[in-house]
Amino acid sequence: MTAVKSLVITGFGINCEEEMAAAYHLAGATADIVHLNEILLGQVSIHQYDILNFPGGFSFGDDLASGKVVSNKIKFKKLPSGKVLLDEIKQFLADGKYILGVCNGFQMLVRMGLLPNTNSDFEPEATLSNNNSGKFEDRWVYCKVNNAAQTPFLKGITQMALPARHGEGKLIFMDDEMRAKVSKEHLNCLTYCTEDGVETAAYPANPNGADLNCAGLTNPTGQVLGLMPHPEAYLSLYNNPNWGQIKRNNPDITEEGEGLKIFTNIVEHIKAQKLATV
Ligand SMILES: NC(=O)CC[C@H](N)C(=O)O
Repeated sequence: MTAVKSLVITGFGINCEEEMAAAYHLAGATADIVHLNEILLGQVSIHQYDILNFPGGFSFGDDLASGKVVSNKIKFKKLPSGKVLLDEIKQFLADGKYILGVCNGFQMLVRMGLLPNTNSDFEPEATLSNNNSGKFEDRWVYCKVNNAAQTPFLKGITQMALPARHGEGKLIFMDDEMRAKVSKEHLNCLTYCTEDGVETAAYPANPNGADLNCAGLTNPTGQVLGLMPHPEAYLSLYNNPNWGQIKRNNPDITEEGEGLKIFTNIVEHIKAQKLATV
């Protein structure tokens, strides 16, 4: 009754679906990895699930722009019902459910208009472009949580080290007004920072030069979280190349990776919601 069910989308070059599913298993949820076509053909309904997940990867080889083709399929390809998947996703959110996108998945959510979605009209309000460095950045970064951000995914987290691996991570808001609105409403829920937790625009701590030093966004209701770094790739302390040093400095540290908390947070949150309604 209170089992939390997550749906992890794959296909077309998405390549982080197994890690994403492993994260949900460790967090105590079920995870079904489903090809996007199964959903577009009406064989699987997103409404059977509590959390919809868009993992990272290179969908359609980043052709046109990263995440662009998948987001267009979701916006424009007709399901057998005659609706488009974005209509179903709007219903999914109206039902109080949750969506997570990581890296290529974050890029899809931005291009679908799910993030930041300040006006709740699902019109794209930002885009992603090539990293300022002009190259693919593949290394660990630090990001800090905006304490004023309202999303259960980030509850109790202040800062995380996470792996980043992307070429198009530079988030750019539509205009100054949008940038100010996102900032004022604390939708820039994660920002790149130094190891000491100081937000920074400076390379390399900020790997891409994103507006507002943004590493992740949430929507105004907090139901949608998207981030460029990969929490599903930091499920165990031993994923961190500095684990030896970390353990020496803090011998009692948990052996969980800092990324796992995002998954346990949302699974526990949904479990509590389900218990409250039985
Ligand atoms: N790891 C990823 O999901 C990469 C996203 C995208 N292919 C990029 O390079 O920007």
